Amino acid sequence: MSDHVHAPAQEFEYQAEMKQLLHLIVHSLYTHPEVFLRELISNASDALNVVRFRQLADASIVDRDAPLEIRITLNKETREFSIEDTGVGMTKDDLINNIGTIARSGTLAFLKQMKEGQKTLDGDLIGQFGVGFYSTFMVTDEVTIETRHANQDSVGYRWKSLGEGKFTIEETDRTKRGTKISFTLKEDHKEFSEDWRVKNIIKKYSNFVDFPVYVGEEKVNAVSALWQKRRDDLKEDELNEFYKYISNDYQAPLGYLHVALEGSVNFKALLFIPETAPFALFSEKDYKGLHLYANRVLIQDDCKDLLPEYLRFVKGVVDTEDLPLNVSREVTQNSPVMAKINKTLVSKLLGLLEEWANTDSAKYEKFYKNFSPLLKTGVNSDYANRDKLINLLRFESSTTDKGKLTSLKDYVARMGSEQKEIYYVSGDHRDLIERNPNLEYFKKHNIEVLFLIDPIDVFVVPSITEYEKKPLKSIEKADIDVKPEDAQEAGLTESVVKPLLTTFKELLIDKVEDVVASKRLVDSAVTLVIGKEGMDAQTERMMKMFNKEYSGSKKILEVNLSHPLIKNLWAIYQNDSKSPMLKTIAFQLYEGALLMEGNLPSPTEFVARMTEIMERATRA
Ligand SMILES: Nc1ncnc2c1ncn2[C@@H]1O[C@H](COP(=O)(O)OP(=O)(O)OP(=O)(O)O)[C@@H](O)[C@H]1O
Repeated sequence: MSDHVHAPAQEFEYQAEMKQLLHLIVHSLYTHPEVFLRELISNASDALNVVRFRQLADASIVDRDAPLEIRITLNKETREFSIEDTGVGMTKDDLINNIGTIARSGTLAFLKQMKEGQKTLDGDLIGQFGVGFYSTFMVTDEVTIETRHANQDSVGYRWKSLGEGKFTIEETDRTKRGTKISFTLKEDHKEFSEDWRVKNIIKKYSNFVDFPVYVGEEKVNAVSALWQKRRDDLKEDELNEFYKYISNDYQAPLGYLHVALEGSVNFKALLFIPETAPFALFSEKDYKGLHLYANRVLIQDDCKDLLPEYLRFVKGVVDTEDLPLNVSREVTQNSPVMAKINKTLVSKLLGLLEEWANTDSAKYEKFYKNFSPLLKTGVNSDYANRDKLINLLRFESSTTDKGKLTSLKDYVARMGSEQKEIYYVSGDHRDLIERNPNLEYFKKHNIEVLFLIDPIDVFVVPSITEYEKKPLKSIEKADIDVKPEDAQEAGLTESVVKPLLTTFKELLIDKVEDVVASKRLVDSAVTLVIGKEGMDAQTERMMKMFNKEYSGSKKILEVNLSHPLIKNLWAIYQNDSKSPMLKTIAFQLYEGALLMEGNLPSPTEFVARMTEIMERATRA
């Protein structure tokens, strides 16, 4: 082969986006250049995993018996650095398509934003944004990749790039399977040609790579399947480092769970709950599933069938003896083994959260703040665990301090003997809820009301019809169980003022379903409540967000008959039942109530009417 004459190197150009990305990486953003090493080792390890998997079924791959390993060679004098793996290698198409394009959409936009905000991007974030290989250009001006793919009919290639917009590819005589990446370090990064420095970085970032990593002749990493250890033998340091390795997180996890099950299904799992939510917690396509091993061989590095979506923030590995190694994704999806593992993991994870909630509320609140929006979606999707999930819910309430949370269980324990229902009210934030007139009665009578502040709450809580046999009710509904307000005694009675209420109803006929005397108001003159079938104010607002045409359902206007303003209006009515003032005030009260709940579409008429009323009031 060596006398084979190769065609001259072909030149290619990076995509426009890629050029900008490279520029950002090299010139501005990263503060920890050492992560390039982690990225290269991680790519080598991915390539080795692919080979290990293929070896099982395919006897014809190149160098079938070559040891699966990563070798790093350094030269302090010449500042040369190389890393070689016996992984799957790359074809010409791989070189063009995988190196030279941005893996994840949104990466460039994100990095630009960081730059505009004059922020430096901690190197630790690189993994999350998939610019892995290119981090090499932080420490060198020119990179060479020599590679040969594992397919028997493959040929060797050399890829070279100065990282400025172009790369070249040419055929080579390489016969070995795998990939070698080499470059000369820039003068100010020559530290990465020092043995001790490189070894330290590997121990820090890549200790858990599944294949031996050699620097010179010395194997540097631990290569242990941590999840196979007994729980008592697991050390915190190891667990933290392992978590960082599999998750690309830079912080230690908030907690972990080790599961070893023997019986009808055998598996071991090591799962972690992160300390903080990732950048893309809610964007469905970006999340990574668990790593699935069959008998210690990684068969999927992104297995989404092991946990339900509402637990997708959990990171970790599952290793089972009960799946065949050559299992396809379709088979895993429908396998009873997977279903059993899934069920066990969910139950253990919810158990762990329950334990935190009961014994370490600070930890649980930290978890809850970050991940509860996802967890809550489980209430309506995982019926088997619905009760457990409901017990994990937490809310602020009218009796908690701002920012402090309570469970439904504790709420029920505090309920007075006369109280038959659990009350809640929703709103964008606590201050707005505290001003809701519908709360007045409950405050006066010291009846606790849960505050639904997270936007997702209104999709979850109304679906919980009762808890410990106590119905859950929105205080904005017309049919709640309130006693007539004591203060009402001193006011007018409904039968007497009926004609005034009827007049209001006729005036507001297009806007409200009914006008009735209120049993719940203390200080405010009016409030809007929802009929039995209606949605509460927060849900309506969400509906409007999703559907611009949606105009909302009509509400019931409740009037406080002991309020001085209503008494004055009754006097005006008795004097002149056609007084134009009645109409002005009826509209003003109605729109004022809309304003209070954050649902007044336009303030123009409201303000015009207010000016008119003030003008009359100030007339000499
Ligand atoms: N040593 C290698 N052996 C085989 N293929 C490789 C190797 N290094 C890189 N590649 C190929 O190049 C691609 C791009 O690598 P890069 O590090 O830029 O991103 P990534 O690994 O896909 O994403 P991330 O860094 O987020 O894990 C890889 O997905 C892989 O297909």
